[in-house]
Amino acid sequence: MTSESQNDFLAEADAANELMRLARQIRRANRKYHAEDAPEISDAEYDALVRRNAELEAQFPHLVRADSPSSAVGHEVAASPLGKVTHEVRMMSLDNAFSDEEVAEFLARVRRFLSLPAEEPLAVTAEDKIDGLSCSLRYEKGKLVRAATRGDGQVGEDVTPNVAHIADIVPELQGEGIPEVFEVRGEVYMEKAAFHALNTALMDEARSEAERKGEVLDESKVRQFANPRNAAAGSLRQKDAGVTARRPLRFWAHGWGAASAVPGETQHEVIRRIESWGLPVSPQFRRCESLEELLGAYRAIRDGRADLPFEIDGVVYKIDRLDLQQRLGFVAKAPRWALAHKFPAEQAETTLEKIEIQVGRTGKLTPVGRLQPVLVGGVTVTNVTLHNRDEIARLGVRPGDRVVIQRAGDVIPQVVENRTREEAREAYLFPDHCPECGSEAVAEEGEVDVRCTGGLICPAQRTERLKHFVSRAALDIDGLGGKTIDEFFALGWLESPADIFRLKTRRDAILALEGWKDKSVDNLLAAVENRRQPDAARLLFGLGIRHVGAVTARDLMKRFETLPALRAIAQKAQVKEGEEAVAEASEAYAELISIDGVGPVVVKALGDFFHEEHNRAVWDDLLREVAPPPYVVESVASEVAGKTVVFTGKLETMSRDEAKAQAERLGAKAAGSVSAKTDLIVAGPGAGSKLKKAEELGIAVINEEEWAEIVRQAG
Ligand SMILES: NC(=O)c1ccc[n+]([C@@H]2O[C@H](COP(=O)([O-])OP(=O)(O)OC[C@H]3O[C@@H](n4cnc5c(N)ncnc54)[C@H](O)[C@@H]3O)[C@@H](O)[C@H]2O)c1
Ligand SMILES: [Zn+2]
Repeated sequence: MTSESQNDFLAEADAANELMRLARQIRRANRKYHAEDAPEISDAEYDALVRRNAELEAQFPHLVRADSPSSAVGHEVAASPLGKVTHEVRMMSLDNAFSDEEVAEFLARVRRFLSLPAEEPLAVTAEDKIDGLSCSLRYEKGKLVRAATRGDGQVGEDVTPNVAHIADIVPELQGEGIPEVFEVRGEVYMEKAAFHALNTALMDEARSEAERKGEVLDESKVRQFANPRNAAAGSLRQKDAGVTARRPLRFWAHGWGAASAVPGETQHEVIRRIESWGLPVSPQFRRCESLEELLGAYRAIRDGRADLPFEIDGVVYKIDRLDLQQRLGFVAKAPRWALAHKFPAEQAETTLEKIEIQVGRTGKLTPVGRLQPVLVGGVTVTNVTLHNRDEIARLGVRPGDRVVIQRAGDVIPQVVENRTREEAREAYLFPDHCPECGSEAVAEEGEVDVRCTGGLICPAQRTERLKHFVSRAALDIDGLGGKTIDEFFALGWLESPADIFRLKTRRDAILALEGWKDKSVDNLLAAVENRRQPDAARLLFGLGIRHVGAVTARDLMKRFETLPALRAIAQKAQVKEGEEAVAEASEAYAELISIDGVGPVVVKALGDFFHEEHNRAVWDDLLREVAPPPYVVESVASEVAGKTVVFTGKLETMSRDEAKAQAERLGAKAAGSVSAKTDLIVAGPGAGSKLKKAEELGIAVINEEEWAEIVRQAG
């Protein structure tokens, strides 16, 4: 290969890789956004991914993937509990433009396509692009017979009972020239005030529910909507239309689908006709004769945006004459005759007052920027997310800096620029210790997130760790559930795992708590006593050492038999900063690595764990309370040994991972999908297509309780 073609080859390989990554990322974002109404990334980030994908596809047309995101609309509705509706006429997306030049280019493209000379008029409609979800309303003989969401454009969800509760959607059209069949298409949306009220109500509900149960509310776990669009979608796409009825949704029409006759020759005429039948349309809908007029309409709509009671994110242009629309047709997933001219993200400059570090339940350190409050597009912003250590370094932000922040239809804004980056001041030092517990905080190689290594002693992580410790896959202590742990923790009774074994000294105090009786306390204490000689591998797994999962824990114990033996070797093998070569040459290191399934990452994680004084203290304390017998490899005699099990639906007492670990422990194989090879299905509430398939194939189905029984019997 010549060096040039080699470069091309590399460029191509990189591009193919990137396209693959983009396809995955975009698909995930679509699912989160369209199917789950809970986006994980901002619209601006999403749009950037889509643009990058389009760029690469244009540069390497032969690398365009069969599953290219550029030809997909929305997201398929496979997992929806609602009925499916196949659209007679596909529901589309819209092409985007972000600048005046791109709008001019759009008109030029249309003219070229139609061979329309410059002097010939080309009328275009303009209206606000409202941030809701599209909905198709099928009227037959003027009566509403079916309402459907867009879904993937071909198949949407049936929301007929739901839209009955939207006052803007009339059950019967009134007026002149109503065709036999006519599908009105438009947007279901929620006004800003209603959106905020809904989020507040969801939080209040969760709070009173928690109070009723005597729990402490973890606000970060309450499901709220990120923006009005997601709120509208989440409210409409409800199995129980009664929920939709309680959410104030609105609708306006902006197009149509299948029609036995189209009442007009232009977009403008038909939209006005739909309006005359009793359905709302955008108050700003208008027709423009030139590019200048079009851009004028854009600016007027943009400047009036903050005063509107609902969110809009751009202006939609459509070629007015329907015969021209017909000739222009469609590309991939959008009509050639329409364009969404998006507003730039809303930005403002302010001072970053300080950077605070929050420690999550998994120990992740997340930096949050506290701002001098500033108005961005009508909303006061006081916090920005700074994501992680790398992002802070990339932006070069330090407390006191002037920063430009941006909101793009999302609740949490971001920093897009640092205006005082060049000023001579020291760079911000990301903490190397956890602000909650003082333990060392480190980022693993190849990872951006910095985590607290405090584990069992870190208050931010402690209750989660304790819950893990008693969970079924670990020590499996019956009667010590998540709520009890939270409660005992709040009372200061459970600081570390060893405290669980000292609960017997608190018998009277537990009995004095609401909901406890002699028998339940006795049961709990008996369950704890029952674990005085726990399985060493489960104990090791229960400690929650990073990268030491249930399987690794067993592999380690198989080799070393006792926990002190494991600790001794792990400490000997410890890789010290800058001494990798020495450590890796050591016998202890070689011995660990020689175990199937144990690699450098595990060796390092073990070394790091024992390096921390507080972990050693927790460990010693625990081993004073419990005495795991030397580990022996048990021969599995469970009734599911050698079988393939599939878990489906919601599991109530354990996580999916835990269930899989149990299956594995019993010598069974946990599979993700049902096939003729499946021996057993464990189905919880909400099990759908997998359960159906299992029934068709005549595979045995049991519930979670029955599964738990099998696990119990296997010991
Ligand atoms: N944050 C995320 O993770 C994420 C993920 C997926 C999509 N998104 C957002 O969704 C957008 C893509 O979604 P999309 O495919 O629905 O495209 P789109 O929202 O950009 O445009 C198409 C939709 O606009 C709506 N619309 C509103 N007013 C209209 C009008 N007057 N005329 C015609 N249509 C009108 C219609 O419902 C139509 O389906 C992205 O640009 C991004 O902003 C975000
Ligand atoms: Zn910590």
